[in-house]
Amino acid sequence: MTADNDLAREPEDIEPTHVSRQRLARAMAYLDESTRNLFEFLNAPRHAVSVSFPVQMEDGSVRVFNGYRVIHNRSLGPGKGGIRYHPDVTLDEVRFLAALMTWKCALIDIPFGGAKGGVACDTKQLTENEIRHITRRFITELGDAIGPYTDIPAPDLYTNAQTMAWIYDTYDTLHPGRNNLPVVTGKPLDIGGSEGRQEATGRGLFFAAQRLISTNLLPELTRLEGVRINIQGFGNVGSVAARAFREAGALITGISDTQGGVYCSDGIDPDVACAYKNEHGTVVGLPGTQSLTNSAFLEHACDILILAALSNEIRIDNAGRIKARFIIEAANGPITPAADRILNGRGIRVLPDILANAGGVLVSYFEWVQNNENERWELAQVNAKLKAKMQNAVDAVVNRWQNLSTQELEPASQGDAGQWAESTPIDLRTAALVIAIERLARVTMERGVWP
Ligand SMILES: NC(=O)C1=CN([C@@H]2O[C@H](COP(=O)(O)OP(=O)(O)OC[C@H]3O[C@@H](n4cnc5c(N)ncnc54)[C@H](OP(=O)(O)O)[C@@H]3O)[C@@H](O)[C@H]2O)C=CC1
Ligand SMILES: O=C(O)CCC(=O)C(=O)O
Repeated sequence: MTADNDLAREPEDIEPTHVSRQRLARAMAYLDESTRNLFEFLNAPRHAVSVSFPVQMEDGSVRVFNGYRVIHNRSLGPGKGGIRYHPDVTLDEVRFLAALMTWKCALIDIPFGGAKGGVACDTKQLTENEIRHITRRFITELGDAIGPYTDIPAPDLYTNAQTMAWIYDTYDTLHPGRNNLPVVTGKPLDIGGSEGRQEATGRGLFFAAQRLISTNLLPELTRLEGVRINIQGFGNVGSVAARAFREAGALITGISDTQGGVYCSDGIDPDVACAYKNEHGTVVGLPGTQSLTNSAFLEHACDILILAALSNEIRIDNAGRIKARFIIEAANGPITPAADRILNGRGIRVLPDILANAGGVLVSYFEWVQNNENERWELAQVNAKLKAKMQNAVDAVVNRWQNLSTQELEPASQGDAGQWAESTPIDLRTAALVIAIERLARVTMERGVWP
């Protein structure tokens, strides 16, 4: 077993499929043998589609784009998960993100499996027309890989309600004569979108953090009033979370985007910051703040650090310098497994992605139900359900974490996962995964394995 001090000197394997496997294996050490026998099935993606398609650009040139859609598992129901547009999108990354969706939906207990999609492109270098053409062509190429009862996309990084409207329109044009609204969620309100979906991820993580703090699991953090919060990523999720925490009395001391971070010990007004970002395209330069590089921003002292940007932001090389007391993973996979160990060893608790950001897919499920039932729910109703579900999920994870902390481990069958688990105190991520895997394994067996 490697000592934590030695970890920072080792090259870190952050290949997405290895990370998925490692996390699953760690949780398996806490599960019984019949569940462990399903390891390969639970790890492997069920279905992956890769497409390449040409698009005519505004200047008359033709560019080829690569896109992907992966269903990781659909034992609990149709595949569900966002579509992201980012230059670094790869099939392996999409597979990793699809698996996270499986665990997220199982944990929050909604009847969906896990899926994810993406197109490798830089929306900042594209016009709105070009993004629309890419979206329509991508959805056309996917054909019946998506559908209202098979696989249902939603927004993610650099996609939004407008993108979802184009997805719906393209799919509906190709499949006329039926109610296609449930084929995609996160749509504009006028086209079957749900009240509260746009804010759901940021609001959901606020409800989760509030509940966790009330359990006294974070001894030095017992209330939100006056707590200093830094937020990496000031997009949809980051800006909504900033408003929610500020309304609860916390100080938003730092925010960041791709251009860098800004800090103010007296607190930043999220509304002022949003207006500034809309005008200038970045938070950098916000009056009354001090500018920081992106790496210095992550390492700046605060009580709560919210990671609302990309994967692999806290790694083996910077985990030892993080000064936050509590970290919330709004993004998917922002902390690598080796960084997890270092943070765990330093007593810094992490609210894991599959719990922290589950509010988004939860309200997507509400939207899907409304579309199927031809209903429209009030915002207050959506938010009450969101709050209750997030609180229940936090309670379940904390209870399981407490029980597992005293559980004797069975000998592990997968690599060094058991060894790893024995030498590292159980974390909230593993407790959340254990609940999700148990649920999925139970349903898989109840459905019956084919001969
Ligand atoms: N939207 C949703 O419902 C859900 C989103 N998530 C996850 O939350 C995260 C954020 O999503 P969302 O808010 O929707 O995305 P957005 O596209 O709305 O915003 C992304 C934000 O992250 C910033 N960013 C990107 N790269 C970096 C970087 N290297 N350093 C600092 N900031 C950076 C962007 O900066 P800039 O503005 O300069 O481009 C932008 O402010 C993603 O990881 C996503 O997977 C998870 C669950 C649901
Ligand atoms: O709303 C959804 O269906 C999925 C959102 C998503 O992609 C995620 O939770 O990472």
